[in-house]
Amino acid sequence: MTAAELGPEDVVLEIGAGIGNLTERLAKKAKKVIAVELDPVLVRVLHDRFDEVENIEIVPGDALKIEFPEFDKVVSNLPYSISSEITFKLLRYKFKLGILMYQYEFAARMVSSPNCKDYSRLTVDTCYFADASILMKVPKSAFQPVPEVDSAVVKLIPRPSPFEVKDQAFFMDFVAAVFSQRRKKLKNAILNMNHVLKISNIKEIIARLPEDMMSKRAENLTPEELAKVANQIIDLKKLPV
Ligand SMILES: C[S@@+](CC[C@H](N)C(=O)[O-])C[C@H]1O[C@@H](n2cnc3c(N)ncnc32)[C@H](O)[C@@H]1O
Repeated sequence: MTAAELGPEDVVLEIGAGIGNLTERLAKKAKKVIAVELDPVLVRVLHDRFDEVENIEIVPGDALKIEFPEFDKVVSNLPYSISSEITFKLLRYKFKLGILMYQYEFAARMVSSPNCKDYSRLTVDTCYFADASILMKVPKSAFQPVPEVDSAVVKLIPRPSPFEVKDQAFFMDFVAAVFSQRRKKLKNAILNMNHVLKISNIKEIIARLPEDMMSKRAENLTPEELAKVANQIIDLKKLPV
């Protein structure tokens, strides 16, 4: 929690407040804590515990479905089943810092590098939206009862993309498509996934893309190189064939 460097101006969002142990510690440092919790039984526990505490707002509901009020920082021991969806939902909001606990394998994929086994669609999408780093690995033995998986605390700092992306929706679809065929050369991955990408003159476009990129696999290309290919496809789609 110290990594969040909370001060009296901070409005903190907590996803999945549970019985409120973290919530209570956050509220001692921050201006306000917005505690979101899905389970109605736990929501009742939170109300019993915090209704007299002025700077805790309890928001019952599914964090994937509700609109979040404005917040500066997000600090959460996330429900792991929604890690991906909730992270990319959060990254659509404007905030300064996230300190988030994930399953270790998920965190490792967020911060990986090209040519590594964990380098994936998640790495590229994360890199597009934020700087991410693992602050510490938390072994399963740190929890009671002992869960099946290790965890990791990740620091997320949202920022503008460090590389140009001409069409965000297409870039995201492109990255998903080529990583679904990560062992294939890029040109084959694009061809195989064109039922998703729906590029009408795909063969002509591939013929015009640089061969050195097309003969590599998605897992060997940096996020910037992948963005460059996606941008070139967007440009070539506009040209008469
Ligand atoms: C890993 S526990 C964290 C509990 C508590 N924050 C702690 O640190 O001990 C995750 C919490 O998220 C809640 N949760 C699960 N799915 C949720 C969702 N979609 N929206 C909001 N809360 C959710 C669960 O009910 C549970 O209380």
